Amino acid sequence: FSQTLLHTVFPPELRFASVKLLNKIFNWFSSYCYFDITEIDGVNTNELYNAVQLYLSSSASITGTRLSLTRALNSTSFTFGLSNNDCIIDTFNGVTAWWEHFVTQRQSQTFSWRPLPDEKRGFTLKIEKKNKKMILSSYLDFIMDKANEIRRKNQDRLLYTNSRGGSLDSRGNPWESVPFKHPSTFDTLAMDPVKKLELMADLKDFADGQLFYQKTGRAWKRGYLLYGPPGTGKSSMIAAMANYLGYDIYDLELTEVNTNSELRKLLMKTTSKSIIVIEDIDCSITLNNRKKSGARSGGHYDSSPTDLMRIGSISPMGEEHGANSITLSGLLNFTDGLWSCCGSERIFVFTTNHIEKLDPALLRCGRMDMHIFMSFCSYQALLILFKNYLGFEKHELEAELMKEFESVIDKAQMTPADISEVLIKNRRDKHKAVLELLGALKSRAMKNSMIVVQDVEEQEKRALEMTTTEEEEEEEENCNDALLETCSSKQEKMN
Ligand SMILES: Nc1ncnc2c1ncn2[C@@H]1O[C@H](COP(=O)(O)OP(=O)(O)OP(=O)(O)O)[C@@H](O)[C@H]1O
Repeated sequence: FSQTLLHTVFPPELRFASVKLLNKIFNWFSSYCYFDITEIDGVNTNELYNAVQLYLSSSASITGTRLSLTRALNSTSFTFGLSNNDCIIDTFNGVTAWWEHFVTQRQSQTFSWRPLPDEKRGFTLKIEKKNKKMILSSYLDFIMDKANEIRRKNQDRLLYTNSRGGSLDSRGNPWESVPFKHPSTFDTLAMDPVKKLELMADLKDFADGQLFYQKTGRAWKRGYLLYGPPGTGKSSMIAAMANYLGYDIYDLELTEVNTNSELRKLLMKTTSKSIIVIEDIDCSITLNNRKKSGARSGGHYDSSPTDLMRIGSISPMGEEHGANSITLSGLLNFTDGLWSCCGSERIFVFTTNHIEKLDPALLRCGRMDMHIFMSFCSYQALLILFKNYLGFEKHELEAELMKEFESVIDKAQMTPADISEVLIKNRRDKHKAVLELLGALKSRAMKNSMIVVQDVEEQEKRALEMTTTEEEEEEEENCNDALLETCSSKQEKMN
């Protein structure tokens, strides 16, 4: 009844003005001030909201009445947060902060370039007015640092992939993620130990190199090109890199990206401390339509405008249209241009089985800082595989046997993946595993040497054929010359 009466007596404008006035009076006399931290700030995700959520969900000093528990799909840890409109009290340097989590239904979809979530979520921070300066200057920074630390330490690292057809999720993110759980490390990676140490030192220098990159005026990023036959451990190496540095991985599926601007948007949505991977780069984009200028200088190619032609379709006006109009220059800008510097501490990794098929512009100095050849299994790599799969150290194996392995391994040209298969299959009987592997290596080495002999024979045959044809041609020419000479001498006599 009172509500109906209130509605009739007070028009909405008057009600609104009275509430505003009351609020002002309340704020004037209140010793508290309030800050709203919403999940979405305009159209962008508010990083502070995520940081507060993470901080509050892991702070041991916090006592709450009701908390919501969540466990992400495939995740190993629980996270808890505040339920709707619930409060939590935190203390920082002796100052009390009250946090309230609010969730409201969004009234109407205001026009924006991407749909906003149906729920509007946020935190309200209540503090005493006298502590306002201190809270704003140190507490929020403290929360941001703490959240980053927690994220790196506790949270599972994530493996992202770009959504199909460049679609965005309800939060406007073009990347989908799952917890990253690949067990590969540099200890388990079978490769030349010297090369491995070199790479590990390079990665460490990069991760600790903020000051260096600042001082030298370079963007804090690094590129690695991993190349070699299939099954030599390129993907395993990427996982080992991520596990070593504690970085997330963004696995970019180039075939799902339609335009250069989409590529840029994807890049903008990656976070720092991440590895951006394009696997099998030679298969990801078609270079057929490219016109090569062939500008090769001193062993390097330069990417001239003609050299960087559109890979997909192009209109006469140079506009991008239709699917897959991504260009090589777009890709190079992605890794190397101004856009590559939005964010920092990022590693780009390209992998390929056919380095010879790659555009020289991609291989040029400065584009990919390190080219790492993942070779067939070497003797040193074999020892690591023995240790991983059979638990054998070098000295535990018979010296004679090891000599045989050493003499045959390079000729066999078997990949670590092939060797792993033999070892896994026989891992219950280690002795059998070693002998079977030796047998496989020997037969592969013999097959390879037969192929080499066949190749040599074929080459010799071809060379022989060529010389015979040349000799025949020469003979024919000589005959013709002789005939001509006889003819001309007869002609002279007749004359
Ligand atoms: N260098 C290596 N050290 C340890 N394990 C390896 C190595 N190379 C390959 N393997 C094993 O072989 C499997 C396949 O390797 P991986 O996928 O890393 O090879 P790749 O070079 O990326 O192959 P592709 O080019 O086909 O993608 C892995 O699961 C791993 O167990």
